[in-house]
Amino acid sequence: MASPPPSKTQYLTVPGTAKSKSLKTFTKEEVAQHNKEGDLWIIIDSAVYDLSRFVDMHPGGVYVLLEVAGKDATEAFFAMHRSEVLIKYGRYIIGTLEKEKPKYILPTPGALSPVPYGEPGWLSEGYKSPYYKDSHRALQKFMRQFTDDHVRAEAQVHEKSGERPTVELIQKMGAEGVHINAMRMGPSKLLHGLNLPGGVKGEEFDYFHEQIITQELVRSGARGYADGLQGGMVIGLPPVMNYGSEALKKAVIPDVLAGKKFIALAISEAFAGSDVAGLRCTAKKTPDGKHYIVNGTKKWITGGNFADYFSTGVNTGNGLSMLLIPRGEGVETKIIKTSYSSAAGTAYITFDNVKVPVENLLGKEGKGIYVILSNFNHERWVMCCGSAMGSRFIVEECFKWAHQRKVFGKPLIEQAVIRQKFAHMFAKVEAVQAFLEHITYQMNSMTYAQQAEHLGGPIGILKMYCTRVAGEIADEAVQIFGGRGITQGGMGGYIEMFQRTQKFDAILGGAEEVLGDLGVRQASRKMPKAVL
Ligand code: HEM
Repeated sequence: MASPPPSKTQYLTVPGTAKSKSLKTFTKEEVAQHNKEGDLWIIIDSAVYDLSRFVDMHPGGVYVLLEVAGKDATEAFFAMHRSEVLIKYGRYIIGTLEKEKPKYILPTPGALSPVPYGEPGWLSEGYKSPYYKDSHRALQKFMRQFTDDHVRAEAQVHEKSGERPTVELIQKMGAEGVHINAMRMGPSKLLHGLNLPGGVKGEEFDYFHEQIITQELVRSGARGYADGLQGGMVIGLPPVMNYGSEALKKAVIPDVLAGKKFIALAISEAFAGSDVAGLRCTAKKTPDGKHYIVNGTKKWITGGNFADYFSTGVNTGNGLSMLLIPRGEGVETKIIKTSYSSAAGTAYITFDNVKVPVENLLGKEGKGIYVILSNFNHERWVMCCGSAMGSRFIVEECFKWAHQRKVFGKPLIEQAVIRQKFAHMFAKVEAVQAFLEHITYQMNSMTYAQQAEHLGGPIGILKMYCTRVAGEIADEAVQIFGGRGITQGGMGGYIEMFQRTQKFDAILGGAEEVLGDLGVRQASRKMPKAVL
């Protein structure tokens, strides 16, 4: 039987997007007539989907769709899928239900999360913060939109495939008027004279702006990819910026910021991780004093597989030195398979009689430890920014799920044991963010030298706490998601990724225990003799 003509045409917003398209309206009775294979419509949250051509491709199978053919499948749908499935498959919408409006809020690109505790307090409606100005809010808005529009989709695909982030995206991030790459290097002269997104002046850029950039990028929800997305630059370029000769800076920095060249920090070795004093990679001067000859290996080098330059810790015989080694003869890199995605470009590097000009020395010979140490505070703080938002993102996922998922006939959130878990998870993400903001404020108020004097210990403690919290949240999240929390993709996809990868932050940039101990030792050194 031919279906009756649709009643009306209206301009309506396509669910989950800001786009309007001309959509027809149907009655429930009209939808009910399309109830078989080959002619299968369903209703999800007042939108009418024609799945006739999708049925055979449905990952959940044909049978489940036939069961709801011609019917309202809203509840069944939301019990099994993330809302972004609707956005991805929006092309199957043919109309909406007459006199009905959507009840579910789908994520809109660029928008803040309406989920309680889904955003840090300063972004939550009705809340105030002493730390953030209009320029921070403007930059946050820009970064949320940029991440949703340009980063998220690529991040999700590359996290799975293991491909590095595209050069096109990184160049977009370095483009005039965007300057994300330069902003990720923190407040510096590099930004002076620039007009940054959101109308922020380069001179007013501070550590809260940088914190925002790192935290927004984390929301693309792909841990390995996120490290591949210029993680190497964030830790590898500062030694050049702060200790390189003027000629070296000119030759390297603009190209790296523009995404034409890539850089990595090469410190850790198979022989030495957090213990940097034990490095074995050697650099010996040639008799004419013009070059170093580098021999040795490096391990776990983020972005190393596609880097053009390596800011490398080497033993020069008189101590540790830092050398910028360009990729060339004698430099070999290969991917190390780790628990997160190869999109991070994590590499094993061999240097085999590599000839490096002495002009590439960063800082003084034998004094490389100062170059490395001066880098550590910022590097660890960046990791704290990422970890704090990563944990929050997971708590948000869990809270959505606990309201969506029905067990024993009622939503998961109605179980007291689940609510207890949330009480602790909320407290932890709030505590982590508050501690982080306190440190960020101190960084804004101190010179670099003062930061080195006062913040090494507290940043160590902060990083230890962030990663402990991430571990505890990962644990609870898996319990809340059950089997889905250990299944890649689908509803629990982010949880599975988080529990598999959260340990990276607990190890990279100094192991949790080493940093905790650093914090306590520094405090102990400042302990006055007579306080009892
Ligand atoms: C617009 C309509 C639909 C689309 C585009 C769609 C798409 C998908 C996709 C992409 C998956 C893979 C898992 C994921 O990415 O979440 C999936 C799985 C699944 N779908 Fe659907 N689906 C639709 C409607 C439905 C409905 C109405 C039902 C149930 C009545 C259903 C039942 C399932 C089941 C049982 C799975 C497997 C879930 C699992 O493995 O945990 N789907 N669907």
